[in-house]
Amino acid sequence: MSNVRAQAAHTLYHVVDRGVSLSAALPRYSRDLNPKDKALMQQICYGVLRYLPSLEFYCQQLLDEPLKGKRRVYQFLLYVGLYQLIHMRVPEHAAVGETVNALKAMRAPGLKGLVNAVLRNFQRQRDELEAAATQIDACKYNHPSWLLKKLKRDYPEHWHTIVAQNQAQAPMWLRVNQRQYTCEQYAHLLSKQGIEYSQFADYQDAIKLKKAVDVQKLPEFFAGASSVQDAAAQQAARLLGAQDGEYVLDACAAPGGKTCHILELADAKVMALDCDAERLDKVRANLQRLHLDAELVCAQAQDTESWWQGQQFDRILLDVPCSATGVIRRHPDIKWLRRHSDIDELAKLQGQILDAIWPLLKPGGTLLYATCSVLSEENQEQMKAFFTRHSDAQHSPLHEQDSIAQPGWQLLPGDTDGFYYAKIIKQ
Ligand SMILES: C[S@@+](CC[C@H](N)C(=O)[O-])C[C@H]1O[C@@H](n2cnc3c(N)ncnc32)[C@H](O)[C@@H]1O
Repeated sequence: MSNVRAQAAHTLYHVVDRGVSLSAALPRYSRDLNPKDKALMQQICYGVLRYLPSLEFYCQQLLDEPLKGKRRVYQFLLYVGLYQLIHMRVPEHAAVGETVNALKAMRAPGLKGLVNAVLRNFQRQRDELEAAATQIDACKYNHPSWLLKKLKRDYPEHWHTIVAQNQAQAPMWLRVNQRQYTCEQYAHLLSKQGIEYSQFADYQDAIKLKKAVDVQKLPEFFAGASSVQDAAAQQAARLLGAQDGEYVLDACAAPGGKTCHILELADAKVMALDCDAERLDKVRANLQRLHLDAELVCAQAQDTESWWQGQQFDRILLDVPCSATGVIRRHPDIKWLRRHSDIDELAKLQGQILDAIWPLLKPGGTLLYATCSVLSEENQEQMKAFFTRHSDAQHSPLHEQDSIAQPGWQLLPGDTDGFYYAKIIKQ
């Protein structure tokens, strides 16, 4: 039988040192665990990634030198032990004992003394170490320095709140398939199943659950009655506003959350394009579960000559690849997988996709630009640059009260994920 803490250390090593995403690493390393241990491993991995800089700092202070090379994975086991001591309601002796025991499963019993000593020394020196960590911004806020700098620049008044939200657990939102149920009807089904919710009138198709549940427990989930999607992401289809009979392009579509929502709201003809064939399979599966249909195309969106047949679209959704800095609380690995240099590269790619796709929109048509980023390079600045390059593009307010001068709508992580939307009309 696999050991939870050992498997968590392997997962974290692969995410942080090898650049594997948490969503890919978790299933791989938790395969042989029972459901309870799987949940515990997930909790530990999310937690360590949320608090990585401070855990690294404590180890740096407590070890003569960091564990390197083949021993690197044991450094992550130390983070697992420290995380349990600091942030989990595990009795301290159990946190230390279980972490030391994991070395047996990792075939490194020789390191028992070292792991035990580091964790015990942390317990003894905890107050001083925690006080020292708060003197370093990256450890105090548990974010990479480059990201903190950008958040402070873009949100001089709100960066604290964003950082705090990034450390929190995200709520679970459902999107009710309006072809099958109204929110009220589905909420009733949830109640009958004993699932508690709080409904939000602002978000037309969305229901927030009080506590996350396995989708298997959701009423008629496999019959297509609902989907799991954050309420901010649910704004896309509503803002795009596709009408029956229209030809719509969803240019970065996988795994298809927004494609399906567009089709739930209108009898439109949708082309769902993505450059990742495996991710397109997920679009296919989602369409099937929801009894919807779209044309699926695997291509680079900006490489229009390779896939576009010449018929212009009435509406285009561009949910571009981005830093995902608006969804850090759902994917804490983003803080460590993203690099400062990625932001300029992503902004460049987003600009290229925008420019390549723009001629494919009919005059009078609508393009909705979307990111799950909170960084201005990918959002407001991207839009500003786009409008200077395209004189036939006109910014359209998303809500009646919006000012024309400020293109776009920036949602910050809180009740919903962080998202950005800008609506552009072609003249
Ligand atoms: C933010 S995700 C899209 C999420 C999706 N719209 C949804 O709601 O489920 C961005 C997607 O863009 C795809 N992508 C990245 N670069 C691309 C490119 N050059 N052309 C087309 N798709 C691209 C990625 O594979 C990824 O699936």
